[in-house]
This record gives sequence, C-alpha cells and structure tokens, in this order.
Amino acid sequence: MTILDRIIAQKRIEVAQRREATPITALEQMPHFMRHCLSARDAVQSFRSTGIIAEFKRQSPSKGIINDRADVAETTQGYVRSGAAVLSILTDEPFFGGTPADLQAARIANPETPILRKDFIIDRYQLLEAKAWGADVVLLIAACLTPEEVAELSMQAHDLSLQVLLEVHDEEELERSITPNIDLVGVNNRNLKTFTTSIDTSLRLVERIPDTFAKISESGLHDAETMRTLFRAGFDGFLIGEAFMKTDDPAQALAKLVSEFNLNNTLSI
Ligand SMILES: O=P(O)(O)OC[C@@H](O)[C@@H](O)c1c[nH]c2ccccc12
Repeated sequence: MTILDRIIAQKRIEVAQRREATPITALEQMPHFMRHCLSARDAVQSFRSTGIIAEFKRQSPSKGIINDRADVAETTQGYVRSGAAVLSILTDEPFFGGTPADLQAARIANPETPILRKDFIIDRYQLLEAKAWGADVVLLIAACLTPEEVAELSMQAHDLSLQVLLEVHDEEELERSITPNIDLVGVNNRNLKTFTTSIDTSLRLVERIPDTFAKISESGLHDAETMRTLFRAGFDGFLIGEAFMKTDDPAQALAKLVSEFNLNNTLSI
C-alpha cells in the first residue's frame, strides 16, 4: 500500500463524517459560498506575474514537521506582499496538518488573491466545502482518480465556478486524464513511492501538455536557476511550499527567490 492509498482510504472516512456533520444545505449558506471566484489561471499567466503559487504547509508525510509556528494569516499576507500570484492552502489534517480554518483565515486575510484548496478530492461534497470556505481553485490528483472521475469532478467544479488544477506524475496519467474542464495542469516532481523529487519529470512532460492549459511545475523547487530552466521549457507557474515554510520568515524567502529570478531573467535577455 502506497502513502497515497493510505491517504485516500482515510479521506473516504473523513468525507463521510463531514457530510454527516455539515449537510450541503449548511455549506450553501456559508458566507463565501456565493462569492465570485478569482482566476488562478489568469493570475499565473498574466504578463507581470511571478508565477509562484505559494503553499502554506505545516508538515508532510515525507518531511514530518516543516513549520509548526507560522500563523496562516500573517504568512499568507507576507507571501502576497512578496509577489505570490496564487496561494495554496492545505486542508488535509491527518497527513499535512492543515485545516478548513486555515483556508478560511487565508481567504479573509487575502481578499484579492486566488486560493487553491490543496487536498485529496474524491467527492463532489469536497468541492462544495472548497467553495464554502472561500477557495477559487481545487486540486484533482490523477493518480487517485479514474478518467471518468476527473471529467465528472472538473465539470462539477466549473459548475460552482471553481477552477481546476489537474496534477499528474507521468505520461500515462496526463494522457488519460486531460479533459476540457481543466484550467491548469501541474506536473508533480515528487515520486510518491520514493519521495524523491526531480525536475526531469517536469521537463519530460511539458511538451505533452496542450497550450490551452496553464502549466505548473510542482514540488522540490527552491532556486531561481531551476525556475528559469522550467520557465524556458514552457512552464507558467511554480508550486512551492517547503523552501519557504522551513525558514523563520517564509515571506522573506519568497521575496528573495523572486528578486533572484527577476535578476537572472533580466540578465539573460
Ligand atoms: O513543499 P514543496 O516540495 O515545495 O511542494 C509543494 C507542493 O507541490 C506539494 O506540497 C504537493 C504537490 N502535490 C500535492 C498533493 C497533495 C499534498 C501536497 C502536494
């Protein structure tokens, strides 16, 4: 059994419990439910964007505790001030230490920045939660969904005006999962079996992603040189968590990366 299998088994139990505790009608009455969603895709693709999707991540199965001190409102506001195009907020508690309250706090603190609900989505109920908590975009992980489920969930997400980031690890997942109701395609550089990261995965897959989607490279990124390589290969965006969260000042770490990336880009033109 892989870690992903364990997470999904746990997630099925969690979704059943949540559905009992909070019926759909209650989600629909929450203040953010009727909110107009922001476009994560435009935010990463716009001309002046840094392309950075900055993640609030307390812990992970591969790294254990990364940061158990950071305050979500303060950290995410710092990320935005430092140039994050989009925020990614983990809401999985058992494995990543995130909570629904984190997402709601990030929403209130950053009314003008698109927010990704980072979780393991297997059921329409979780899309309704994402909407109710104030998310603009949801993650669908190809490795744990059939092509039919990806198609169905992405259509349901669009019905709620949520955008969709489809995450793939290899050619096979990419080819079987692509459907029109996807906005961004993310290539995860982390091998979920070994936990090692390699940007070769991104560089290999980028040419196979149709240009109709924004292209995001995910995981294991921490330096401007690598971002520049990925940018030149065709990526619009970079999903980065640990490199920021492991420092005492995540926003400052982001600002430093942005200035190095810009400097390198200017010099190379
Ligand atoms: O912390 P990193 O190595 O910068 O990675 C961020 C992000 O890509 C990673 O957290 C992630 C990618 N896909 C996921 C799916 C679920 C949970 C987490 C993830």
